[in-house]
Amino acid sequence: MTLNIFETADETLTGLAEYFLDVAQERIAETGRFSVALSGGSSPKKLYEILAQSHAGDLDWSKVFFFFGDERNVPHTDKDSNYLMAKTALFDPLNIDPAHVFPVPTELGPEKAAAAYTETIAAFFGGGPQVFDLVLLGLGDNSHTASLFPHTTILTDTSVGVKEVFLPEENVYRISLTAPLINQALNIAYLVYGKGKALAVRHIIEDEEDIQQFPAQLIDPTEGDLQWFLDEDAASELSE
Ligand SMILES: O=C1O[C@H](COP(=O)(O)O)[C@@H](O)[C@H](O)[C@H]1O
Repeated sequence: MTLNIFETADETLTGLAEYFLDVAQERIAETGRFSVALSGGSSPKKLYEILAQSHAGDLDWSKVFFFFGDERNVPHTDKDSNYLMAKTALFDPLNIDPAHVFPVPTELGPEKAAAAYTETIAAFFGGGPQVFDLVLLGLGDNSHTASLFPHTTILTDTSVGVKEVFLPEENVYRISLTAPLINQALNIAYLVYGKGKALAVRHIIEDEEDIQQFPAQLIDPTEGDLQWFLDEDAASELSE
């Protein structure tokens, strides 16, 4: 695990954008394509805008394939849709071929959407090991990542795939990659900034294991590389 700590949120975002482009270039050079599972929520929007605006230059975006680490159970036109956010900030400005974007089919309802997305991912990897080149993750102040929320059934799910998750407090479903699927990735990168996330960062990186309370502790790549991109505020509860 590598901690990349930057003074400001803007520097953190730029650092992760550079890392994203480096990994993408490398994988395209090695395999001819780059597969990435995007994070949702509010933090990555600026990252996608940076990628779309200033750093897009040298990358052959026609070789990039986009998936989603998690999705809210809403239509793709809903303001809470992770797909809509990425479409607006990244896909549309870069004119990404829609055939290279794999949204979670939320129109099917949570259970069927999860099953269909499991199949979509398996088909993309041709029935072989499902190893994303990069999985981007965020961290909620309640220590969730993707839609691995505290005290939910997905936390003990050992399948390599996608599952629906019910969040009783909000009375909504989400759809998420399971931890075993995320952990197969070649590279995993967290983007976390702001003081509000500092305790959660400490829980995941330094505190004793308690998966039910701190689900992001499940993220532990089997063979891949794990990078944290943090600003000083988010890192402020770490001991060193
Ligand atoms: O709900 C979500 O939360 C986390 C963190 O989001 P943020 O809004 O606090 O940045 C995110 O990683 C996840 O993809 C998203 O669906």
